[in-house]
Amino acid sequence: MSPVPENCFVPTSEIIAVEETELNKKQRNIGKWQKMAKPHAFTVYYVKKARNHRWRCSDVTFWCVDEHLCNQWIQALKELLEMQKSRPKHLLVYINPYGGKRQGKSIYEQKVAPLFSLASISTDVVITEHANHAKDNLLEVNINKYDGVVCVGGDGMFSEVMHGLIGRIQKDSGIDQNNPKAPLVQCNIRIGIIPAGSTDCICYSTIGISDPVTSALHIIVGDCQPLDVSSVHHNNTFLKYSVSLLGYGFYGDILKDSEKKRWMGPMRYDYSGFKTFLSHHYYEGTISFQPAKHTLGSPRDKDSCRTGCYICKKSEQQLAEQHKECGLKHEEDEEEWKVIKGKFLAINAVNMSCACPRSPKGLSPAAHLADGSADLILVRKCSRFDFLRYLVRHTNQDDQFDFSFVDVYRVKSFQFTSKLSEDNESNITDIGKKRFGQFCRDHPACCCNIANSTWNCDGETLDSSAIQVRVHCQFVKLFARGIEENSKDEAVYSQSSIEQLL
Ligand SMILES: CCCCCCCCCCCCC/C=C/[C@@H](O)[C@H](CO)NC(=O)CCCCCCCCCCCCCCC
Ligand SMILES: Nc1ncnc2c1ncn2[C@@H]1O[C@H](COP(=O)(O)OP(=O)(O)OP(=O)(O)O)[C@@H](O)[C@H]1O
Ligand SMILES: [Ca+2]
Repeated sequence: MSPVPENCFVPTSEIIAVEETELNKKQRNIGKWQKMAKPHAFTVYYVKKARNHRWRCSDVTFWCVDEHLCNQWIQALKELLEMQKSRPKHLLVYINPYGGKRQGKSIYEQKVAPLFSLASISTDVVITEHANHAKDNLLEVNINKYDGVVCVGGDGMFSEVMHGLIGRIQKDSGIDQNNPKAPLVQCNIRIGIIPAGSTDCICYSTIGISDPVTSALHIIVGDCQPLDVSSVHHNNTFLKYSVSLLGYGFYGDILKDSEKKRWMGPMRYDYSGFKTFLSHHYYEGTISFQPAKHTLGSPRDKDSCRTGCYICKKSEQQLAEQHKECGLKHEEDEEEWKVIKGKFLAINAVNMSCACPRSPKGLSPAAHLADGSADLILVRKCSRFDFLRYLVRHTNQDDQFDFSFVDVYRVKSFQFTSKLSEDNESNITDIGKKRFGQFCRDHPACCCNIANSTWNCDGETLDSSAIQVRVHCQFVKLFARGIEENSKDEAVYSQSSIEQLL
């Protein structure tokens, strides 16, 4: 029997399974049970909270002499489990065998599948054979027979599954995703993430750790965490959805360089990060945005988004009211736009903190998972040393927004146009530009903007630098509880409390 502290409780919502237990001879011959003629037993498997938001499956076995009483307990506990209606029973699982350190398949088979089977969850598993396999499959599969979709991989794999699901729902509802103002239909099928990628920022930012067993347990207990999603368009063409980072300049350049070095695995980001840091390119452009006036928080708040966050709850109420009023004209279009022109080392728009193992507090520590806004971070041209000071603050407790060259705004939509595209539209000859580009490639130390950067959209590059972005409040749902406040101290479990009742 596993050692458990005295006088503690297990919430039924965190019981994973209850099973009748066959006691072997050795077990029967220990302690007070050796005097019993024929002890009966059952085992309760439950979520045990460890440090740093880590969850583990623990178990405790209860013995008694009375077979009828033992069966009554098993029956009662199973009935309690049956009452947990939000738990998934049948899941569709996509595994990217090439994400991160290429361990997706073994992580799933060794750590996740046994837990799903213990929790009586049945699965259909697809091991992807190429990029977009999961996305294409979701456009045709009968999704109604599943209680959720699980992706085993990184942020790119999550993005694929999310695009498949959102695209499928819009297609079924006859919504044209190319129309930037289309009233998109929310995705209510929950997505679970088993982290097996290189950054795993979505998993880390939604449960507080990148750990496959913890994620599997969040899926099993059937929690639901809504997430904001940004739609990205170029004129009237839909490009992508984003849930974590939309980054131009620094993070776009890192991604573009790192794509050629996929063979390096997760290390490619550190290598390309170092190279990009040294290149120190800045980009000129114009950014216009609509401030998110509806939300209660601000990006400079000291508190971060946690389980049951009241700021996200408030946005949920507002969303419900908007749905009720649907049909009435919204004043969104008439609301003020702020315009900022400048030379930027990085433009980052984040829908969530973007915390990950490299930066445990993330790019915007006070960003909310489901408040209907994104934090727009503008890092203007500054010295290499200052930019390094800014980056280092992502890894410690100091405020990364407390710099004269960094501005942060909470927004509900924004647009960006690079100076190069503006100039192109004003008919500057291409030949002259190419010459300029050549000159600067020959003199990389000058740091000037030889070309456009690329947008990094949740780890994938976008084809266009001019984009229009709109945040959709609580547009997808995850199997997650959010990040729990001080989880270790809150949860205390006991064998003795149940044992005394037996
Ligand atoms: C001195 C150390 C400073 C370290 C600063 C670390 C800040 C890290 C912030 C990470 C933010 C991740 C945002 C998430 C993005 C995901 O949607 C996306 C898909 O998975 N991942 C990436 O694009 C992958 C992005 C990967 C970014 C890696 C950045 C590494 C920077 C290294 C700079 C080195 C400077 C050294 C100078 C001596
Ligand atoms: N079988 C496959 N072969 C090649 N590429 C695949 C396959 N399955 C999925 N992909 C693609 O691989 C890309 C990256 O995968 P994934 O996100 O799992 O790992 P990663 O890039 O290492 O991690 P992260 O996104 O966290 O940085 C995804 O965009 C996905 O479309
Ligand atoms: Ca948000």
